[in-house]
Amino acid sequence: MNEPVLVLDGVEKGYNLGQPGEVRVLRGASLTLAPGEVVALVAPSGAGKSTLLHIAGLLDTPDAGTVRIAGQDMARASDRRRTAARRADIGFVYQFHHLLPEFTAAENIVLPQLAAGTPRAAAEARARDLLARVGIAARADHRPAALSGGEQQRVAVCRALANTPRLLLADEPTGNLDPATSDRVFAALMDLVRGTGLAALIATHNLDLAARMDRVLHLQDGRLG
Ligand SMILES: Nc1ncnc2c1ncn2[C@@H]1O[C@H](COP(=O)(O)OP(=O)(O)OP(=O)(O)O)[C@@H](O)[C@H]1O
Repeated sequence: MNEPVLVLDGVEKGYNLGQPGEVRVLRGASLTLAPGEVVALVAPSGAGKSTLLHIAGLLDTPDAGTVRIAGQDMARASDRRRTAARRADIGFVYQFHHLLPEFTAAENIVLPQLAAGTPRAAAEARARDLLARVGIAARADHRPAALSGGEQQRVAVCRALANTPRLLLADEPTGNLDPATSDRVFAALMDLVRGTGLAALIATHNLDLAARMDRVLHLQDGRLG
């Protein structure tokens, strides 16, 4: 059964509705993401890309419309169910790595696995395997401050995949890197995504990177097309 990993249907979201300064950001945004599909989300600044990713990632709720993760309707589910689904099914990568500075690269990937109940030895083996797959096995025991920007971002990608999610959501994952580094980090991310068969929605301003994904969706006037 090839059930979609993520379905957004008619999603609406606004801020300060009915007040001065009302902004209607999403106005019926819809998308379907199949298992293994990697889709670029391209939008002008302020068009609502982060809003859309937060709703897809169950960090925020829509005013109207449906959000289905792996067949389950989550838009109006309890906070507890949404949190459980987010932990089990969704990995996030942001523009800035948000790694914990006092822990090493490997520990940053181990911690979310321990929180999910994985035994320490298995979590450490997985962390080292992920780091090797993105080409930075030798940096496993360094803290983030000792890593380059591209290395930090590769660790952040490994952390997002630590608990084997079905869906990866990335908000400008290479937006903070120079073009050559951005290219290398993107290639590592794609290798990892392709190797695990998970679905990904990756926001980017970089049209060359967007063209390397399976499909490009543009967010414009609150809709996707
Ligand atoms: N909490 C909020 N309250 C009021 N307005 C908000 C809030 N969050 C976002 N907005 C507005 O909603 C619109 C979309 O914001 P969002 O952060 O989703 O855009 P974006 O496409 O991710 O932008 P960028 O690429 O610049 O990060 C913007 O006009 C923003 O000012």
